[in-house]
Amino acid sequence: MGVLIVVEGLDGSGKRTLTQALCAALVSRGLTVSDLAFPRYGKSQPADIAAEALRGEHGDLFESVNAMAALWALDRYEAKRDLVERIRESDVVVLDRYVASNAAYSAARSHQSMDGGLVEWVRQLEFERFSLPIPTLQVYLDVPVSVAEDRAQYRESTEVGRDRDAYERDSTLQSRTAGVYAELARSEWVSEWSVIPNGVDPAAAAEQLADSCTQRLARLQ
Ligand SMILES: Nc1ncnc2c1ncn2[C@@H]1O[C@H](COP(=O)(O)OP(=O)(O)OP(=O)(O)O)[C@@H](O)[C@H]1O
Ligand SMILES: Cc1cn([C@H]2C[C@H](O)[C@@H](COP(=O)(O)O)O2)c(=O)[nH]c1=O
Repeated sequence: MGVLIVVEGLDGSGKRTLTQALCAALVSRGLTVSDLAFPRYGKSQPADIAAEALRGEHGDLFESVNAMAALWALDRYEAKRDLVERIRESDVVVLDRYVASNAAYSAARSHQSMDGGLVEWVRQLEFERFSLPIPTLQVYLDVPVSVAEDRAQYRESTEVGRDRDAYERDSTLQSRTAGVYAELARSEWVSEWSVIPNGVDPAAAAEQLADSCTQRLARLQ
């Protein structure tokens, strides 16, 4: 039975980079590691429909915060069996985005703080109704909105198929999302959180997190 580590943050904050560095650091410690990114584009109809809605398809689907959030949640519900199996079979499972993404973006889209109702709706839907696994640790990359936006823009110009979507182009949404993420981390929403401040080298952050995983695994035995 392994530990479940989730990497969270704004679009372009460096989640994929940290996830990859963390997996490499864990493997170099001799641990078995499995990683997965949400949304599971190309593998999940709900995820693909939500992504299409972000690009203007499917009528007024995009307008409904709850409908979009339900689609992202259904992607995870479909992945539940696979996820549970990965946790059973690996020492560490690392996720690039998970339920907190839905909580942060949905609340921010509705101009709510974490107490406004949507965060709790997401928690009940995903952790109670769907019984998705609770993360051992949620890692928040606390990167300023302008830095994350610059990175997302750079990636758009250098990677094919990485055009920014409606959320990524909306600076004020990104800013409000950062605010909700900060609240979630401060209140240790659902489980323990660790905040990585801006400027920390991803490789150094990954080494620290890998040490923490090793200690947690030792405590589980
Ligand atoms: N700590 C860092 N310092 C400088 N550049 C970085 C850092 N982390 C990531 N980057 C660069 O920023 C860009 C976005 O990084 P990455 O793809 O890891 O972000 P992401 O959070 O996974 O993005 P998205 O959610 O939009 O998929 C990439 O070009 C990456 O090389
Ligand atoms: C998983 C998930 C994502 N979102 C948001 C976050 C992004 O702005 C978009 C698409 O995700 P990507 O990582 O940029 O591909 O959707 C969300 O609101 N809820 C979620 O559960």
